[in-house]
Amino acid sequence: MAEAPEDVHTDECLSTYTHIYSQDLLKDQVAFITGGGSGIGFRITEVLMRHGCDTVIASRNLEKLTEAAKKLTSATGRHCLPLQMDVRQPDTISTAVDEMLKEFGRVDILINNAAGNFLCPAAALSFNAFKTVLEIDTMGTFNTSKVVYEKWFKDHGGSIVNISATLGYKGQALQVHAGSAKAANDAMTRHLAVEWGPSGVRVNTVAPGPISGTEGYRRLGGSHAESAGIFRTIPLQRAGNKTEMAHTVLFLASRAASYVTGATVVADGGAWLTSANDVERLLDLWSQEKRKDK
Ligand SMILES: CC/C=C\C/C=C\C/C=C\C/C=C\C/C=C\C/C=C\C=C\C(=O)SCCNC(=O)CCNC(=O)[C@H](O)C(C)(C)COP(=O)(O)OP(=O)(O)OC[C@H]1O[C@@H](n2cnc3c(N)ncnc32)[C@H](O)[C@@H]1OP(=O)(O)O
Ligand SMILES: NC(=O)C1=CN([C@@H]2O[C@H](COP(=O)(O)OP(=O)(O)OC[C@H]3O[C@@H](n4cnc5c(N)ncnc54)[C@H](OP(=O)(O)O)[C@@H]3O)[C@@H](O)[C@H]2O)C=CC1
Repeated sequence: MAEAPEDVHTDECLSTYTHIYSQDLLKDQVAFITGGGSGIGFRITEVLMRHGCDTVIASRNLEKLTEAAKKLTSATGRHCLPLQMDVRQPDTISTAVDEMLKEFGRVDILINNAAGNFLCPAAALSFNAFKTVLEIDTMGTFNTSKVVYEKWFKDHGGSIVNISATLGYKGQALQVHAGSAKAANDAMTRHLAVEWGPSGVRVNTVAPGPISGTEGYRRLGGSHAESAGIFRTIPLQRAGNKTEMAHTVLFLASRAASYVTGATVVADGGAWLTSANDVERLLDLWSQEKRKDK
């Protein structure tokens, strides 16, 4: 089995961290990470800061962000600014980006990580539920990219990394909303790479498979999948961890990927190549969980 780097299954900073890139890779740069207060976004923020970067973490829950920013600043010695923002509301994004530029005077990297998801069969999904996920995942990515582009990247260049998912690559039960939203984001990555390349903006995507120790993993039945042995069908035979995602994002965000744009880097242990996608079993598990909730 391929070896995984150290990780912890909470939103605490890593107790020890071994650099696998130069510690100065992002020296004196500034990164804006949506959903940076928890899960994969938290670890991306930590790893970027450990490579010399100051950060802004932005999402709806300011209390959670403030707590996260304290931990990140204390663990890395770099500055992390928490800002409240809803990716569905462009005016809140605009205010947050203005605050960031006032505080740091620049932005070099945008990570579009915020998303919403849950398991639900298409037939049980309300029209509003489908719309909500598209508004957060797809429109939220566009809204944030456009505001940052207009306010800074258009004149100074920059690097955008979107967080997608491989769950839609073969089609997956209970995931029509998220699979559709993330597929649109993969396409958006290519379109924006073409339009904004002449301004010195690179746009890329990391597409994770199941990543343990996050709210998304819990909501999507990650521990059920573990105990049911579903991850044995993944070529690397395990779920990924948050540090592995952060290292993939760091590569794309940094000058190490200076000639890479419009790319989607799949970081899923090969999961989508072999996904068994046992529809009846997933529907059955979903119904059992629903009965438990009642
Ligand atoms: C149980 C186990 C069964 C099977 C599993 C077995 C095996 C699985 C195998 C492998 C999977 C293993 C691991 C996972 C692998 C990959 C994961 C891939 C992608 C992961 C993506 C993410 O993780 S995204 C991040 C997850 N985090 C969050 O979602 C946090 C943020 N979320 C939210 O804010 C909310 O949940 C929200 C998205 C609903 C938005 O909130 P809000 O704006 O307040 O919206 P609401 O007003 O609450 O709702 C809007 C409409 O949506 C309907 N809704 C809400 N929740 C559900 C639900 N759970 N099911 C169905 N519908 C829902 C709600 O009713 C509203 O619609 P109306 O019509 O009623 O208005
Ligand atoms: N975990 C996994 O197995 C996988 C995850 N992914 C992707 O990785 C990314 C991170 O997911 P993960 O860490 O698991 O989940 P989390 O739930 O921990 O992260 C989601 C983040 O998005 C923020 N967010 C949600 N809605 C909004 C909004 N409207 N405006 C601003 N911020 C918002 C949340 O903060 P707040 O509540 O404060 O707004 C939260 O910090 C997502 O893009 C997800 O789709 C992809 C494949 C697999």
